[in-house]
Amino acid sequence: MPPPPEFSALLLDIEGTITSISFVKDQLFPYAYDHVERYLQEHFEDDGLQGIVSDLRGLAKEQSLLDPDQVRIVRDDKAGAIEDLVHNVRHWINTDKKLTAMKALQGLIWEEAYRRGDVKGHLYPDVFPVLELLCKRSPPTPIYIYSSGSVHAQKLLFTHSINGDITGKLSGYFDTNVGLKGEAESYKSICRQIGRDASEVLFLTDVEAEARAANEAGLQVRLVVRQGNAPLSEEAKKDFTVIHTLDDII
Ligand SMILES: CSCCC(=O)C(=O)COP(=O)(O)O
Ligand SMILES: [Mg+2]
Repeated sequence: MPPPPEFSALLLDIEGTITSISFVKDQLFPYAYDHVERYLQEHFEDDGLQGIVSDLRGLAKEQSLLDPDQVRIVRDDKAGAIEDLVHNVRHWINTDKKLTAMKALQGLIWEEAYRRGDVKGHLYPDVFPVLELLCKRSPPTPIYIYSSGSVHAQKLLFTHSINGDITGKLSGYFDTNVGLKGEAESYKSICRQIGRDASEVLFLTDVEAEARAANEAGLQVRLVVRQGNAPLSEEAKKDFTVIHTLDDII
């Protein structure tokens, strides 16, 4: 195993990296799938939701060009709109689409689940101790999150995690409003916003395309392997250092 990297800031993916894919796929996504219709019926007139509904209408038009058999143009009447939105959102959940507006709606739905105690945010056992250690360094190493899940959903996961509220260990959050995770410019923008040279930032992810985009932007990268993750390609294993625990970065 190569020596631990030297970095002044840590950028973390969530699903497949510090949180199990199973938690997202087997708890969060099914919860959103099961509750999306009720949530829309109960909150349709809420200001916050109306903005997301407007974004989902635009998204449906774009996606219907790519996926005409599945994606519906959202009708104007409330009942018709809800029926079409539910159809689209459930299709996008089933196909694991990382669409910003859909992720925003998921975050609103998951908020109820967390607040009711129906779910607790999963973290692998090696994660919290390493976050604590990095925060105790002098100076502390700031820790940021970059996930396809909305910033709202990220904060919910870390506020209601199995280690309790760990948001005090985190310095900032980014979602796909900064850019898609497969694009190098997204990581350059994050480094600008956190005021760090890319070479000082270590990014951990389970996804090869994200690792390549971050590497292209000049960040240090480790590919994380966790039980249940998709297997890495031979190319990825050749091109990147692979770790199995956050203990390997300290
Ligand atoms: C913030 S918990 C929900 C995560 C989510 O919706 C998702 O798609 C995970 O993507 P990531 O970029 O964290 O692998
Ligand atoms: Mg991931």
